[in-house]
Amino acid sequence: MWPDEEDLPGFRAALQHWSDLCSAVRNKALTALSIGMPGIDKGFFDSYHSHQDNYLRLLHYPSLPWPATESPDNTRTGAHTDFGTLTLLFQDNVGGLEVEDPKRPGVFVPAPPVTPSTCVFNIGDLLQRWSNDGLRSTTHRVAPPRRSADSGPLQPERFSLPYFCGADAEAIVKAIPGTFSETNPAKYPPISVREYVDRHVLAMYGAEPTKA
Ligand SMILES: O=C(O)CCC(=O)C(=O)O
Ligand SMILES: [Fe+2]
Repeated sequence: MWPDEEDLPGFRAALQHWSDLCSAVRNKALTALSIGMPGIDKGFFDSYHSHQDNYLRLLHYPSLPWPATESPDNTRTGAHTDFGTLTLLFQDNVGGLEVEDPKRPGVFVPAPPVTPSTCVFNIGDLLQRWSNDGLRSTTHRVAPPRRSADSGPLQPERFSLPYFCGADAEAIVKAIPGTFSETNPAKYPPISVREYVDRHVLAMYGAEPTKA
């Protein structure tokens, strides 16, 4: 469903173009990941991503008063992992994105914008399962930006564009050969993408825990 062309001239064409560019990057990333992982051929991930099941989210965090107190609960987006294969995340220059240090649970470090055309490449839950935890689905959140002496009474608005790349719903995700052994067994049972996504969405609405 698109807004009328006369209400937002060029919007649909620009987004379509953007989404095509992201899809091309996603295809290259899947090939690069296949080449980099042990025991699979170059087309491995392509065969689980034939449907282009991706979606682009246009996020706007409005300008609000600064939180009255410093607290980790003051997030603009709470800590979470992305549940697809990978996410390409584009952010403006306001800052606030933070990733959890995998070696220090609960410690978040800033992932500041580098240049306007830089993209943050986030591993998602499915890739973590395929790689048997070799690649970690990054826990991340959006905190209020750093406040300085010349900040006004409001925190600046933030825009970001995450492009979420999912896998084919009927695909079965299990640890790929070469990521497990007798001494390092597969950590997760095989699961279909549909079931994993359904469970995750239910968990988001409070039905049951996220990770199987
Ligand atoms: O706004 C951001 O930079 C992060 C958004 C995000 O993590 C998400 O939508 O999953
Ligand atoms: Fe996210």
